[in-house]
Amino acid sequence: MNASGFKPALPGISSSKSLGFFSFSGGNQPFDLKPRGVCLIKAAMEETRTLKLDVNGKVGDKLPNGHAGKSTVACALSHMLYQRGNLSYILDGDNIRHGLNRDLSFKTEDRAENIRRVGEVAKLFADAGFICIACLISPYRRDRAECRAMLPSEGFVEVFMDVPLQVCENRDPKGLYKLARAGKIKGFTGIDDPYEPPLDAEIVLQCNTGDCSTPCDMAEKVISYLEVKGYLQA
Ligand SMILES: Nc1ncnc2c1ncn2[C@@H]1O[C@H](COP(=O)(O)OS(=O)(=O)O)[C@@H](OP(=O)(O)O)[C@H]1O
Ligand SMILES: Nc1ncnc2c1ncn2[C@@H]1O[C@H](COP(=O)(O)OP(=O)(O)O)[C@@H](O)[C@H]1O
Repeated sequence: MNASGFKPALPGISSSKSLGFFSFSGGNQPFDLKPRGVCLIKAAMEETRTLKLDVNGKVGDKLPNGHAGKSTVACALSHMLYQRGNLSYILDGDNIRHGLNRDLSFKTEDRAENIRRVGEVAKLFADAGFICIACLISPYRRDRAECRAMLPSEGFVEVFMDVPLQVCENRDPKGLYKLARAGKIKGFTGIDDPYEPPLDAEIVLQCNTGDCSTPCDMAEKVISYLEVKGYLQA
Protein backbone atom coordinates (compact mmCIF):
# COMPACT_ATOMS: atom_id res chain seq x y z
CA MET A 1 0.00 0.00 0.00
CA ASN A 2 1.35 3.43 -0.80
CA ALA A 3 1.00 6.78 0.88
CA SER A 4 -2.42 7.38 -0.66
CA GLY A 5 -3.70 4.08 0.65
CA PHE A 6 -4.07 2.63 -2.81
CA LYS A 7 -2.98 -0.92 -3.37
CA PRO A 8 -2.76 -1.96 -7.00
CA ALA A 9 -3.00 -5.64 -7.74
CA LEU A 10 -0.24 -5.46 -10.32
CA PRO A 11 2.56 -3.03 -10.91
CA GLY A 12 2.11 -0.25 -13.41
CA ILE A 13 4.71 0.40 -16.01
CA SER A 14 5.69 3.81 -17.17
CA SER A 15 7.56 4.39 -20.34
CA SER A 16 9.24 7.70 -20.75
CA LYS A 17 11.06 8.44 -23.89
CA SER A 18 13.86 10.79 -24.66
CA LEU A 19 12.28 12.77 -27.41
CA GLY A 20 9.34 10.64 -28.11
CA PHE A 21 10.60 8.58 -30.99
CA PHE A 22 12.81 5.68 -31.77
CA SER A 23 14.25 4.23 -34.88
CA PHE A 24 12.95 1.32 -36.83
CA SER A 25 15.50 -0.42 -38.97
CA GLY A 26 12.94 -2.15 -41.16
CA GLY A 27 12.98 -5.70 -42.38
CA ASN A 28 11.70 -8.72 -40.63
CA GLN A 29 9.02 -7.36 -38.37
CA PRO A 30 6.03 -9.53 -37.52
CA PHE A 31 3.73 -6.68 -38.39
CA ASP A 32 3.52 -3.76 -40.76
CA LEU A 33 4.76 -0.43 -39.54
CA LYS A 34 2.55 2.19 -41.08
CA PRO A 35 2.04 5.80 -40.26
CA ARG A 36 0.01 5.98 -37.10
CA GLY A 37 -3.18 7.83 -36.58
CA VAL A 38 -5.16 7.99 -33.43
CA CYS A 39 -7.86 5.82 -34.94
CA LEU A 40 -5.38 3.20 -36.07
CA ILE A 41 -3.90 2.99 -32.62
CA LYS A 42 -7.33 2.85 -31.08
CA ALA A 43 -8.42 0.13 -33.47
CA ALA A 44 -5.26 -1.80 -32.79
CA MET A 45 -5.76 -1.51 -29.09
CA GLU A 46 -9.34 -2.66 -29.37
CA GLU A 47 -8.37 -5.56 -31.54
CA THR A 48 -5.67 -6.56 -29.12
CA ARG A 49 -8.07 -6.29 -26.23
CA THR A 50 -10.62 -8.39 -28.03
CA LEU A 51 -8.02 -11.04 -28.57
CA LYS A 52 -7.11 -10.92 -24.96
CA LEU A 53 -10.60 -11.11 -23.64
CA ASP A 54 -12.23 -13.46 -26.11
CA VAL A 55 -11.51 -16.85 -24.64
CA ASN A 56 -13.00 -18.61 -27.63
CA GLY A 57 -11.22 -16.54 -30.22
CA LYS A 58 -8.17 -17.71 -32.05
CA VAL A 59 -5.03 -15.82 -31.36
CA GLY A 60 -2.79 -15.39 -34.36
CA ASP A 61 0.94 -15.32 -34.13
CA LYS A 62 1.11 -11.84 -35.59
CA LEU A 63 0.21 -8.47 -34.34
CA PRO A 64 -2.73 -6.96 -36.17
CA ASN A 65 -1.61 -5.13 -39.26
CA GLY A 66 -2.25 -1.48 -39.71
CA HIS A 67 -1.36 -0.26 -36.25
CA ALA A 68 2.26 0.54 -35.29
CA GLY A 69 3.20 4.17 -35.21
CA LYS A 70 3.45 5.75 -31.84
CA SER A 71 4.15 3.31 -29.19
CA THR A 72 5.48 0.78 -31.57
CA VAL A 73 7.42 -0.80 -28.78
CA ALA A 74 4.42 -0.51 -26.50
CA CYS A 75 2.26 -2.38 -28.98
CA ALA A 76 4.88 -5.08 -29.43
CA LEU A 77 5.27 -5.31 -25.67
CA SER A 78 1.54 -5.49 -25.11
CA HIS A 79 1.28 -8.31 -27.62
CA MET A 80 4.16 -10.21 -26.06
CA LEU A 81 2.58 -9.82 -22.64
CA TYR A 82 -0.66 -11.14 -24.00
CA GLN A 83 1.09 -14.17 -25.44
CA ARG A 84 2.38 -14.84 -21.95
CA GLY A 85 -1.08 -14.52 -20.46
CA ASN A 86 -0.65 -11.06 -18.96
CA LEU A 87 -3.23 -8.37 -19.55
CA SER A 88 -1.89 -4.97 -20.41
CA TYR A 89 -3.26 -1.63 -21.48
CA ILE A 90 -1.48 1.15 -23.33
CA LEU A 91 -1.98 4.72 -22.18
CA ASP A 92 -0.63 6.76 -25.03
CA GLY A 93 -0.14 10.47 -24.41
CA ASP A 94 -0.86 11.25 -28.02
CA ASN A 95 -4.27 9.59 -27.78
CA ILE A 96 -5.12 10.68 -24.27
CA ARG A 97 -4.55 14.28 -25.25
CA HIS A 98 -7.53 13.92 -27.58
CA GLY A 99 -9.85 12.87 -24.76
CA LEU A 100 -9.20 12.85 -21.05
CA ASN A 101 -6.43 15.44 -21.34
CA ARG A 102 -7.70 17.51 -24.22
CA ASP A 103 -7.79 20.57 -22.00
CA LEU A 104 -4.03 20.47 -21.47
CA SER A 105 -1.35 22.34 -23.37
CA PHE A 106 2.37 21.64 -23.49
CA LYS A 107 3.26 24.25 -20.90
CA THR A 108 5.32 22.91 -18.04
CA GLU A 109 2.41 22.83 -15.59
CA ASP A 110 0.09 21.16 -18.09
CA ARG A 111 2.65 18.50 -18.93
CA ALA A 112 2.87 17.83 -15.20
CA GLU A 113 -0.91 17.51 -14.98
CA ASN A 114 -0.94 15.29 -18.06
CA ILE A 115 1.46 12.88 -16.41
CA ARG A 116 -0.31 13.02 -13.07
CA ARG A 117 -3.63 12.07 -14.63
CA VAL A 118 -2.07 9.28 -16.65
CA GLY A 119 -0.46 8.00 -13.45
CA GLU A 120 -3.83 7.99 -11.71
CA VAL A 121 -5.45 6.12 -14.59
CA ALA A 122 -2.54 3.68 -14.63
CA LYS A 123 -3.18 2.99 -10.94
CA LEU A 124 -6.78 2.10 -11.72
CA PHE A 125 -5.79 -0.22 -14.52
CA ALA A 126 -3.13 -1.81 -12.37
CA ASP A 127 -5.67 -2.35 -9.64
CA ALA A 128 -7.87 -4.12 -12.18
CA GLY A 129 -4.99 -6.50 -12.84
CA PHE A 130 -3.55 -4.92 -15.96
CA ILE A 131 0.04 -4.09 -16.63
CA CYS A 132 -0.26 -0.50 -17.71
CA ILE A 133 2.13 0.78 -20.36
CA ALA A 134 2.19 4.56 -20.29
CA CYS A 135 3.80 6.17 -23.33
CA LEU A 136 4.55 9.77 -22.63
CA ILE A 137 7.41 12.08 -23.34
CA SER A 138 7.17 13.17 -19.68
CA PRO A 139 10.21 15.41 -20.08
CA TYR A 140 10.69 16.47 -16.46
CA ARG A 141 12.34 14.33 -13.79
CA ARG A 142 10.18 15.80 -11.06
CA ASP A 143 6.96 14.77 -12.78
CA ARG A 144 8.23 11.25 -13.35
CA ALA A 145 9.36 11.01 -9.74
CA GLU A 146 5.92 12.09 -8.56
CA CYS A 147 4.29 9.50 -10.76
CA ARG A 148 6.64 6.87 -9.39
CA ALA A 149 5.71 7.90 -5.86
CA MET A 150 2.02 7.41 -6.63
CA LEU A 151 2.56 3.72 -7.19
CA PRO A 152 3.66 1.16 -4.64
CA SER A 153 7.31 0.34 -4.27
CA GLU A 154 8.58 -1.33 -7.46
CA GLY A 155 5.23 -0.68 -9.09
CA PHE A 156 6.74 1.78 -11.52
CA VAL A 157 9.25 0.65 -14.10
CA GLU A 158 10.78 3.49 -16.03
CA VAL A 159 11.83 2.74 -19.58
CA PHE A 160 14.08 5.35 -21.10
CA MET A 161 14.18 5.36 -24.87
CA ASP A 162 17.55 6.93 -25.43
CA VAL A 163 17.27 8.20 -28.98
CA PRO A 164 19.31 11.03 -30.50
CA LEU A 165 17.39 14.10 -31.50
CA GLN A 166 18.69 13.68 -35.02
CA VAL A 167 17.01 10.31 -35.33
CA CYS A 168 13.74 11.71 -34.03
CA GLU A 169 13.94 14.61 -36.36
CA ASN A 170 14.68 12.46 -39.36
CA ARG A 171 11.50 10.48 -38.72
CA ASP A 172 9.16 13.34 -38.05
CA PRO A 173 6.05 11.54 -39.35
CA LYS A 174 3.78 14.40 -38.39
CA GLY A 175 6.13 17.13 -39.54
CA LEU A 176 6.13 18.68 -36.07
CA TYR A 177 9.90 19.00 -35.77
CA LYS A 178 9.90 20.88 -39.04
CA LEU A 179 7.25 23.24 -37.74
CA ALA A 180 9.13 23.64 -34.46
CA ARG A 181 12.37 24.41 -36.31
CA ALA A 182 10.50 26.98 -38.34
CA GLY A 183 9.28 28.55 -35.13
CA LYS A 184 5.67 27.67 -35.89
CA ILE A 185 5.35 25.49 -32.78
CA LYS A 186 6.76 26.96 -29.59
CA GLY A 187 7.95 24.93 -26.63
CA PHE A 188 8.60 21.74 -28.57
CA THR A 189 10.51 19.11 -26.64
CA GLY A 190 14.06 18.80 -27.93
CA ILE A 191 13.93 22.02 -29.91
CA ASP A 192 13.08 24.83 -27.54
CA ASP A 193 11.82 22.88 -24.56
CA PRO A 194 13.98 20.66 -22.35
CA TYR A 195 14.09 16.94 -21.87
CA GLU A 196 15.64 15.73 -18.65
CA PRO A 197 16.99 12.21 -19.17
CA PRO A 198 16.36 9.85 -16.28
CA LEU A 199 19.22 9.11 -13.91
CA ASP A 200 17.65 5.97 -12.53
CA ALA A 201 15.59 4.33 -15.26
CA GLU A 202 15.13 0.62 -14.73
CA ILE A 203 15.49 -0.03 -18.45
CA VAL A 204 17.31 1.89 -21.15
CA LEU A 205 16.49 1.17 -24.77
CA GLN A 206 19.23 2.68 -26.83
CA CYS A 207 19.02 3.66 -30.45
CA ASN A 208 21.88 5.24 -32.33
CA THR A 209 21.86 6.66 -35.81
CA GLY A 210 22.12 3.74 -38.21
CA ASP A 211 22.21 1.25 -35.38
CA CYS A 212 18.88 0.71 -33.74
CA SER A 213 17.31 -2.41 -32.37
CA THR A 214 13.99 -3.45 -33.80
CA PRO A 215 10.86 -2.65 -31.78
CA CYS A 216 10.44 -6.34 -31.02
CA ASP A 217 13.97 -6.64 -29.69
CA MET A 218 13.33 -3.62 -27.51
CA ALA A 219 10.08 -5.10 -26.25
CA GLU A 220 11.89 -8.38 -25.55
CA LYS A 221 14.33 -6.49 -23.38
CA VAL A 222 11.46 -5.15 -21.32
CA ILE A 223 9.91 -8.60 -21.08
CA SER A 224 13.23 -10.04 -19.90
CA TYR A 225 13.45 -7.42 -17.19
CA LEU A 226 9.91 -8.10 -16.03
CA GLU A 227 10.51 -11.82 -16.05
CA VAL A 228 13.71 -11.59 -14.05
CA LYS A 229 12.05 -9.30 -11.53
CA GLY A 230 9.11 -11.67 -11.18
CA TYR A 231 6.43 -9.33 -12.48
CA LEU A 232 4.99 -11.78 -14.97
CA GLN A 233 2.78 -14.69 -14.17
CA ALA A 234 4.04 -18.05 -15.33
N1 LIG B 1 5.21 21.31 -27.84
C1 LIG B 1 5.24 19.97 -27.92
N2 LIG B 1 6.21 19.27 -27.29
C2 LIG B 1 6.23 17.95 -27.37
N3 LIG B 1 5.34 17.20 -28.06
C3 LIG B 1 4.36 17.87 -28.71
C4 LIG B 1 4.26 19.27 -28.67
N4 LIG B 1 3.19 19.63 -29.41
C5 LIG B 1 2.63 18.52 -29.89
N5 LIG B 1 3.34 17.45 -29.48
C6 LIG B 1 2.98 16.06 -29.77
O1 LIG B 1 2.39 15.55 -28.57
C7 LIG B 1 2.93 14.27 -28.24
C8 LIG B 1 3.49 14.22 -26.82
O2 LIG B 1 2.46 14.20 -25.91
P1 LIG B 1 2.75 13.76 -24.41
O3 LIG B 1 1.44 13.79 -23.72
O4 LIG B 1 3.49 12.47 -24.40
O5 LIG B 1 3.71 14.91 -23.89
S1 LIG B 1 4.11 15.23 -22.39
O6 LIG B 1 4.39 13.96 -21.69
O7 LIG B 1 3.01 15.94 -21.75
O8 LIG B 1 5.31 16.07 -22.47
C9 LIG B 1 4.05 14.03 -29.22
O9 LIG B 1 3.64 12.93 -29.97
P2 LIG B 1 4.54 11.63 -29.98
O10 LIG B 1 5.81 12.06 -30.60
O11 LIG B 1 3.74 10.69 -30.78
O12 LIG B 1 4.74 11.23 -28.57
C10 LIG B 1 4.17 15.23 -30.11
O13 LIG B 1 4.13 14.90 -31.45
N1 LIG C 1 11.87 1.39 -33.80
C1 LIG C 1 11.58 2.29 -34.72
N2 LIG C 1 12.57 2.73 -35.51
C2 LIG C 1 12.33 3.66 -36.46
N3 LIG C 1 11.16 4.21 -36.73
C3 LIG C 1 10.16 3.80 -35.97
C4 LIG C 1 10.31 2.83 -34.93
N4 LIG C 1 9.15 2.66 -34.36
C5 LIG C 1 8.32 3.47 -35.00
N5 LIG C 1 8.94 4.13 -35.99
C6 LIG C 1 8.42 5.11 -36.89
O1 LIG C 1 8.78 6.35 -36.31
C7 LIG C 1 7.64 7.18 -36.23
C8 LIG C 1 7.37 7.47 -34.79
O2 LIG C 1 7.15 6.25 -34.10
P1 LIG C 1 6.22 6.16 -32.89
O3 LIG C 1 6.16 4.76 -32.42
O4 LIG C 1 4.95 6.81 -33.24
O5 LIG C 1 7.00 7.03 -31.84
P2 LIG C 1 6.41 7.82 -30.62
O6 LIG C 1 5.35 6.97 -30.00
O7 LIG C 1 7.60 7.96 -29.74
O8 LIG C 1 5.89 9.08 -31.19
C9 LIG C 1 6.53 6.45 -36.94
O9 LIG C 1 6.47 6.93 -38.25
C10 LIG C 1 6.94 5.02 -36.95
O10 LIG C 1 6.54 4.34 -38.11
